Amino acid sequence: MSLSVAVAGASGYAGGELLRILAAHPEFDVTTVTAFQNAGQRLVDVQPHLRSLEHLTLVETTPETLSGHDIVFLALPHGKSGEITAALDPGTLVVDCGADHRLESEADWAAFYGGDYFGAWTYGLPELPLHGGGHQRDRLVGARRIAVPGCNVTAITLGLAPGIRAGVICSDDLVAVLAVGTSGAGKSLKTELLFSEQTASAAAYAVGGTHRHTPEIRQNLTAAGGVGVTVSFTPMLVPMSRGILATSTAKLAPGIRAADVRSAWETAYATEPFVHLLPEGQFPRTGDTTGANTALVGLAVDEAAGRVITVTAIDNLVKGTAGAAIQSANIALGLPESLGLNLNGVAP
Ligand SMILES: NC(=O)C1=CN([C@@H]2O[C@H](COP(=O)(O)OP(=O)(O)OC[C@H]3O[C@@H](n4cnc5c(N)ncnc54)[C@H](OP(=O)(O)O)[C@@H]3O)[C@@H](O)[C@H]2O)C=CC1
Ligand SMILES: CC(=O)N[C@@H](CCC(=O)OP(=O)(O)O)C(=O)O
Repeated sequence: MSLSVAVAGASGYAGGELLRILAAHPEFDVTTVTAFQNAGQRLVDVQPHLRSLEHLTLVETTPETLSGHDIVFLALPHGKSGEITAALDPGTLVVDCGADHRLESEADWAAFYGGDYFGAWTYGLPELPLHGGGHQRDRLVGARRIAVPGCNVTAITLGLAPGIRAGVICSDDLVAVLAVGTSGAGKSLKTELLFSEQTASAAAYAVGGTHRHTPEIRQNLTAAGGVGVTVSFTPMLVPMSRGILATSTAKLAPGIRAADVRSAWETAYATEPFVHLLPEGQFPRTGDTTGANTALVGLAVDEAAGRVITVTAIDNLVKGTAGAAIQSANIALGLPESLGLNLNGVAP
């Protein structure tokens, strides 16, 4: 089987990472790459690390250029995919890395994004443990429209969801602080992203419940069984190009002893190929996930504070975007879930 693939937003960071992984996927053949300002350029002139795709030229992002493929991956700015996908064949597998189809609540969309609301698609976080049993992967089988999670959301959700599903932590007082790399902001010219501004400095942003990922985290943790989910989430830009390190904490549920906590995460992730609970006393480094589709989770109980602490590391461009997109596409198409995806990262 060789399925034809189009990647929209191929000149950006997420599009580039999709292409790096897709180029080595045994069942997928990238035939179309699209861009906006860079349309007309050779792909390899804009993404010089993608030598194996030097035969491709970037074309405009339109329903016409994206039609006629088995699979379309979209890596466009928020608000740009809704209109385009409405025009694509319902039988085509469309995987959107943007936020346009993530939120089930139109009110949340209006409050945190604004503009036209195009409705929620099947959510592309296969390992999300669901209330009542099973994982989100069960819902992805056969899907033809998939919304890939936000990268910060993936890190926080994977850290907290097992404890919420098992009832060992409370869902009403969740706190997460994240160190995030600059590539999460896209390939854009912003003063705070200049090397001289951020290379020896760290700064919080979207402080005070304003980050647009807040309702998406709430949505996931509610699906895991949380009731009255409240999450305070603060991202911090740090001098690294890739990676997210999320420290997410929750109150121990009443009557739960420290010794009862760990088994919730062990059970949820026991057979996962990409999400790993680290041994007691070990905590992840972002560098150990670079280039890999893995999430590494460390867990501790602070008995004095009555809180559970999880530390989750991902590569924002792999498990946080492109890897999750391709993993979800594999599941939707009935292919082996890990096909074409890296378990190993690069080091140092
Ligand atoms: N970076 C990350 O870590 C993550 C990104 N995502 C999501 O992936 C999507 C892409 O992000 P990212 O790659 O970082 O962003 P980039 O800014 O790096 O890339 C944006 C892409 O979209 C194209 N584009 C820009 N403006 C328009 C427009 N008006 N209409 C159509 N295409 C346009 C650009 O083309 P051109 O270069 O030709 O202008 C480019 O190909 C976003 O929705 C983002 O939220 C999701 C999770 C993590
Ligand atoms: C450093 C930085 O700005 N990071 C971005 C990451 C967002 C992301 O990539 O996810 P989306 O797909 O929802 O945009 C942020 O925190 O907003």
